Amino acid sequence: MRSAKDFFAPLAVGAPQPVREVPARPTRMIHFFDPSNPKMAAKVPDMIGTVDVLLGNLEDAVKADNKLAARQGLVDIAKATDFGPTQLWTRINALDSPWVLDDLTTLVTEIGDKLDVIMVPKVQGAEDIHYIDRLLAQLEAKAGLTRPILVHAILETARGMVNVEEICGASPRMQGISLGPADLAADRKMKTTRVGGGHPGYLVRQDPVDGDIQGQRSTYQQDLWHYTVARMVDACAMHGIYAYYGPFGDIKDVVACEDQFRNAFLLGCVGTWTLHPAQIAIARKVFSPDPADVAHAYRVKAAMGDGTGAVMLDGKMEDDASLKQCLVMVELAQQLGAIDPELGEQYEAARASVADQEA
Ligand SMILES: CC(=O)SCCNC(=O)CCNC(=O)[C@H](O)C(C)(C)COP(=O)(O)OP(=O)(O)OC[C@H]1O[C@@H](n2cnc3c(N)ncnc32)[C@H](O)[C@@H]1OP(=O)(O)O
Ligand SMILES: O=CC(=O)O
Ligand SMILES: [Mg+2]
Repeated sequence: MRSAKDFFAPLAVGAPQPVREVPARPTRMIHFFDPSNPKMAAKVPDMIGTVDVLLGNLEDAVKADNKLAARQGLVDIAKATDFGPTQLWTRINALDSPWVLDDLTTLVTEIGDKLDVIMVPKVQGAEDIHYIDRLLAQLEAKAGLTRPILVHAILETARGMVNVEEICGASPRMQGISLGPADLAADRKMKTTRVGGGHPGYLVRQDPVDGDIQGQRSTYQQDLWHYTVARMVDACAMHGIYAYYGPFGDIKDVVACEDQFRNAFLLGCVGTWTLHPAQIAIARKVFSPDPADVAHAYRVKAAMGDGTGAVMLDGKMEDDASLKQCLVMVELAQQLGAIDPELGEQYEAARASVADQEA
């Protein structure tokens, strides 16, 4: 572990100054595409402005024979495209794979000025982030970059899970963490074969009525990912970085997808992965606060005056702590309103309606 005074020092001569705070840019949906797939790649220009993040995926889901084509495809797309308000991320191959070194050297030196964040799969501990951190600093210096590339880890091994706090705090480059439920399930030897989402077998059952064990008893399906997401959110919040749900593989089940995304949003995640165009609108809906909730947050803010003490609003107690909850909502609405004109109008209407009532 570096000492506190060295933590923000560049790790290579000529590398850019590390950031002290992760930029608060909306990242509701990290949209995956395979740069070696011509149909998907052709859609990238039209997706700019419709998603917060476009991620050129080089790892799992890209066939081994296409790894080099995917890397080169991403370079070509990045060079030819103005991404405007949309961030460009990539997911590199795993650190023990034969491709990762060339992924990093090629991408940083060729398109490092376009890349906002590098997603690193199967991170096991702080040592993986330290390796990436130093290598990126060397490559940034070589490429003459003036802005550091940030790092995002996927939480998808049991060891990574146990080390999640140290991973989050391993470098000022750490932007956030995503849940990787497929690899994590395999690594933990969980007995689900689904990519994220629930399982009908994971449930609690109502007590027997009149001792009749075989009688009619309601069951309630539980969230397999609750513990993992909650722990990830705490680790991220502790280190001032962002938490994300990952993939939801049942593309056709848009209803359960929305539920899984909302659970993550309510627990503190700021976004999710979208694997298919059908999931983009769901992520936008779920990870943008409801204007009614934003209006309520503005009402509490107005009612709380200087922010201290307790008041009654609609029969409910509000105080310093509930005001802080409301400020989370207001701040998010302001950030999203600034990049999404339609939402901006709805949130402004929410704010104005409260201001009118107060006047
Ligand atoms: C566990 C993990 O690691 S998850 C992360 C890794 N996985 C991924 O990145 C998967 C990304 N997504 C995909 O590969 C694809 O969406 C699949 C394989 C799931 C489904 O693909 P398809 O069978 O082509 O789906 P479908 O026929 O519904 O596609 C409709 C259109 O959307 C396009 N499309 C599908 N996925 C995407 C995408 N992620 N981005 C842009 N366009 C897409 C298709 O090319 C197709 O285009 P067309 O109308 O011009 O023919
Ligand atoms: O990479 C994602 C996962 O779920 O595995
Ligand atoms: Mg994975």
